[in-house]
Amino acid sequence: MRVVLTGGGTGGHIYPALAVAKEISRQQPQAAFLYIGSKKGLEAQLVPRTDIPFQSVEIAGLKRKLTFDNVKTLWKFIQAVSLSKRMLREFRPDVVIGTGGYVCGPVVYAAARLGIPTVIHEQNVVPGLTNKFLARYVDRVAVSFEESLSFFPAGKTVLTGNPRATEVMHGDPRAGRAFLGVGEDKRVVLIFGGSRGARAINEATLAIVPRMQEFPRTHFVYVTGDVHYDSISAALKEKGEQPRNLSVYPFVHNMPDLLAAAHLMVGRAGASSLAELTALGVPSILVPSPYVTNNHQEKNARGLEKQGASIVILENELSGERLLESLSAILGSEERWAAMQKSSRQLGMPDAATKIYQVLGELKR
Ligand SMILES: CC(=O)N[C@H]1[C@@H](OP(=O)(O)OP(=O)(O)OC[C@H]2O[C@@H](n3ccc(=O)[nH]c3=O)[C@H](O)[C@@H]2O)O[C@H](CO)[C@@H](O)[C@@H]1O
Repeated sequence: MRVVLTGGGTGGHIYPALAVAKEISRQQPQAAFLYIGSKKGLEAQLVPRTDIPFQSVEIAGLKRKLTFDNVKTLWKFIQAVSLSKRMLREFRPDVVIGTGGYVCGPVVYAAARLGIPTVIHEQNVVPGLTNKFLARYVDRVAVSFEESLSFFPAGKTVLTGNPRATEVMHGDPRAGRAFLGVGEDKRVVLIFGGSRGARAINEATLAIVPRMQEFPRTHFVYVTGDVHYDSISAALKEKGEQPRNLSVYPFVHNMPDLLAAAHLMVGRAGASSLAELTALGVPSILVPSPYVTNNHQEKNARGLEKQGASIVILENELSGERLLESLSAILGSEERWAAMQKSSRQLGMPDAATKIYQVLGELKR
């Protein structure tokens, strides 16, 4: 099978595409891939770390308001469609899979015009602009939540879950612990603000650093996000000696292993992160980003909270104190943690990638 993957901007769109590629490779070791992304997106850094070739098209996001910028965006879109067509004719894929983000638009649209079978995957409950636009041209829409089915044409939409859920099931907790240098006697608390880091979570975490030694059985893994790393490192230096039970990283590339080793996660409520947590049954403290379309992260987070899998703290209520309180509530009670773990796992859809693979099998050229 020859497969073109496209999707980008943030990790929440890129990792699901890579997870589908992993599943296809597991089922068909001879499969060939090409990833088409944008040079400006995180995909330009993440995809070259895999063995999937990467090509780029230039594209910009549509503004929701009518502006002159949108005329330029439209022009870029037309150019990107024509470049995508050239790339697709050359690669001759059997299927094109889009996982959201602006760059998907021209690539999937071009594929549909060329008569190449197309599938898009939506990670969030409320679909993004690009997937809404593409829905009418594609052969299949795979969604992560039942509530999303109503946003897409009934005949071609399937509930699959998020393929990252399947990928993290292959994570190796021992490899995760070995990477951190942490033994089985310590509980790992993983703190990260989505794929780009989040200032509010970083500030609250910084505030609790001096109190971390109050949790001697716990190891804190603090992933700041690439752009925040230097300022956080400087702030930590200013605080003096760093607690022994804390490791700090700008970004981690082995999240499946770390999540498999995690006792608790503190972070944003991006859809891919939540699919990962629930597949593994990891309890969480979620601070949904208020800066996303339709406040969709709060909707994602409330779903987990309702089932008892998470504690939700809104960003405007977040402080070091509040974070510490929630951490103590979970880390201080085995029963509470076990109940959250069970609820989290009940929400998981660990066979998502396999379901998407089945969808690919139904497509005819
Ligand atoms: C600000 C913004 O627009 N956020 C959106 C974006 O988030 P974002 O990309 O932050 O969201 P997600 O939490 O969904 O995904 C992050 C992904 O990056 C991985 N990861 C993260 C940090 C790290 O150091 N290493 C690493 O591998 C996580 O394991 C996960 O697979 O896409 C999501 C899925 O469409 C949306 O739900 C989010 O609302």
